[in-house]
Amino acid sequence: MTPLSALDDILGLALPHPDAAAAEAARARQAQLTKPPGSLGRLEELAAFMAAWQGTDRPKLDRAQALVFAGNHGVCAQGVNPFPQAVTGLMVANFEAGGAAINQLCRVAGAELTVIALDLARPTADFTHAPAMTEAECLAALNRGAAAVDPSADLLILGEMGIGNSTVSAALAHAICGGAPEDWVGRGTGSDAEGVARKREVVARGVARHAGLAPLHLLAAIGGREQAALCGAVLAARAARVPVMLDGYICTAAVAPLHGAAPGLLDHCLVGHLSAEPGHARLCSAMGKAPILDLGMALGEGTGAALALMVMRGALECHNGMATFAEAGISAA
Ligand SMILES: Cc1cc2ncn([C@H]3O[C@H](COP(=O)(O)O)[C@@H](O)[C@H]3O)c2cc1C
Ligand SMILES: O=C(O)c1cccnc1
Repeated sequence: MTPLSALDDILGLALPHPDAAAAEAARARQAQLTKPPGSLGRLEELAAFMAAWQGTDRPKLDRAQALVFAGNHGVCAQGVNPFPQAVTGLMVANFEAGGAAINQLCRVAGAELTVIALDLARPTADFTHAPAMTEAECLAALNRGAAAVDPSADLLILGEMGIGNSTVSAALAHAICGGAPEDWVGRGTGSDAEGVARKREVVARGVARHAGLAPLHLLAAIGGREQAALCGAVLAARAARVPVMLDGYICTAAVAPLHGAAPGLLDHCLVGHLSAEPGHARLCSAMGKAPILDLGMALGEGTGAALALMVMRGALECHNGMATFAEAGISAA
């Protein structure tokens, strides 16, 4: 994707649409496979989804790319995060050393992991006092996210790391979807009742400060660099017809500004799992997404998306490898 020079240019991007004929051909194949119709449930829909975006009735998953973006947030000054901000950089080192949950899950799921640390020494501004990023800063991170996408990947797995970003996510979700701060604020990495109350107050104050901005400008005013990079990656994947597996609450909230700007921008995105963070269910239903897994996880890093990749592998192995009734000599009559 050519680098963007203004956030509003996102609205004018000429982006590809799903191939309805390929999806229909994939569904027709599903109907002939040696199983009762519909018995593979969601797996059948996942195969048709991949067919639609890859433009073939035989979608493949030879190459899964996983990108984890990391950023630091000025709103941490409000005492909204149980862990210190330095943990963002320490976890990036842990990702690079192979010691985090996402490393194990990418290995077992067969995804190639790249971690991109975005200016960790320079946190965004505290969004309760000022816009978190200027438009130029937001675009720089967005363009970096876009440039990281391999256009030849068969599926893109997305994740994030950024101490304080459960507060950023709640504020983005609240600003874009409405409701009340308590609908969107949860415990994050383990805030107690007092911490959750403080997060609610911070979210209410921050969102009030930036009220009236259009969704893409809320990304700059409230979001951080990893949120902007995630938006860029989603757009670049769309331009290359690469389907996307989002992770949990933080990832879904990061791309909510794209949904707010034009809901169809996320048609090529699946949500890998339902986070235990309570705002995620509400956010997914507001965005018309049905998470694939529900394992009580609330880690981030792309861990739920990497697990959902294994489900997707199962879906495509069945779709491509099963015999049809005719091939197996079984009469459906
Ligand atoms: C050791 C550790 C590893 C993590 N991996 C992901 N997160 C997750 O927790 C953070 C958001 O929660 P909050 O808003 O409460 O800071 C994000 O970095 C997210 O990816 C982690 C958090 C910690 C502490
Ligand atoms: O669902 C998530 O992405 C999440 C929730 C809490 C903390 N970190 C990540």
